[in-house]
Amino acid sequence: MGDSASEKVSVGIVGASGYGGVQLVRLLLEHPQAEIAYIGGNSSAGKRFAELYPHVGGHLSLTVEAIDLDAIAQRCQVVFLSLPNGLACEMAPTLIERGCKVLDLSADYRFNDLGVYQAWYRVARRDQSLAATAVYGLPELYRDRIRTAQLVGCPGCYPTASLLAIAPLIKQGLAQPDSLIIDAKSGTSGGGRTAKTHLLLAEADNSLAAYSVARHRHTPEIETICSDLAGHDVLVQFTPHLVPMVRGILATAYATMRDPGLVRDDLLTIYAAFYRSAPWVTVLPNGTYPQTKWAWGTNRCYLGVEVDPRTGRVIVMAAIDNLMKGQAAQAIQCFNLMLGFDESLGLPRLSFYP
Ligand SMILES: NC(=O)C1=CN([C@@H]2O[C@H](COP(=O)(O)OP(=O)(O)OC[C@H]3O[C@@H](n4cnc5c(N)ncnc54)[C@H](OP(=O)(O)O)[C@@H]3O)[C@@H](O)[C@H]2O)C=CC1
Ligand SMILES: CC(=O)N[C@@H](CCC(=O)OP(=O)(O)O)C(=O)O
Repeated sequence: MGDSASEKVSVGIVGASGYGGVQLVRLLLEHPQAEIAYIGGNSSAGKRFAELYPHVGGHLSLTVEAIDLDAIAQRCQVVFLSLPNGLACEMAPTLIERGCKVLDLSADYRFNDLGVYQAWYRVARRDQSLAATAVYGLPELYRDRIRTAQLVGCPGCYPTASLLAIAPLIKQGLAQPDSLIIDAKSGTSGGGRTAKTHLLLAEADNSLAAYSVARHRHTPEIETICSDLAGHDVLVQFTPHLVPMVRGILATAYATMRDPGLVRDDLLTIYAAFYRSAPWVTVLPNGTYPQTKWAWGTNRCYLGVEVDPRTGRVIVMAAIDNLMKGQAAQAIQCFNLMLGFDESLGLPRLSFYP
């Protein structure tokens, strides 16, 4: 599937009316090898997509349909599930059984061990054996496994930025165990399109605050992947903040180095080598630190690396667009790998800065 340039891959998007869904629509309409065959939802079912998003009118003539897994499986080779947590696990087993490839943008398939998922998400599940087969959709760390996966659990937005910032440190044992602190900031679109009081302009604008301190559900996701990379259990201190902007995440990670003799140039060499085959990660040169605006509308992650010789700490900053590398565009990157396409096919390269 996907090797022939003549036949496009038929794709479905469940949750097309949400922020992740509309990004998927935008990206898949521009993708040379994909054809949107189905869009599904709940409260938006029965509405033409152009009614929901007039700016897309003229590009997609489909109507949002109520969920019918048989119909989806008949019409789609690949299905993107962009739904609140706890719904994909009700749909993916049937879709997989019917032969579809599935990319889930929620947290349902990010954990192979459902014990961890259930402790943090409180969703009763019956699909442990399927969850155990899911591949974590961070191509920079699991590219080869994604290529052969039938089910991909796409990462959360904060874990994407955080893991790209710290993976070289963890994988190579450069940080002292459990010295990792991640301070992250997100724009409000990270909370989705469904109305929530704290995301109102009057609440979020001109204000800055941390939330879910010491209990955000992305903590176990970051720790699980770090533990896999390190080969032993890793704990991280993760604190998210809501900032008055629409898109973007900036994650700043701090760790005490095992070898206090390492300087910034050493770290930059290590980071450049780690990401040398990663087309969507840019390690910035000496003394350049990333801005979220550079990543807007793209699948790119910008990394800035610094060392403080007084404290012996390494400080790494990662900037992404939460709706793109943090969600929909990264799912397309995984789709490309699963279908045997170039990893970057159909993905916009430059931001619409400023
Ligand atoms: N926003 C972000 O930056 C990121 C989000 N994610 C994750 O991606 C997923 C989607 O997020 P996002 O796009 O922001 O969410 P939104 O709230 O914007 O959209 C949610 C979508 O789910 C649909 N939906 C809700 N309930 C049902 C149901 N019972 N049956 C069918 N469809 C349903 C809605 O359809 P309708 O309108 O028809 O009711 C809507 O299309 C979530 O799991 C989120 O945690 C992951 C990374 C980043
Ligand atoms: C700003 C904001 O509210 N962000 C969301 C993260 C969105 C996300 O990636 O959540 P999932 O892991 O459920 O997919 C939050 O902190 O809950």
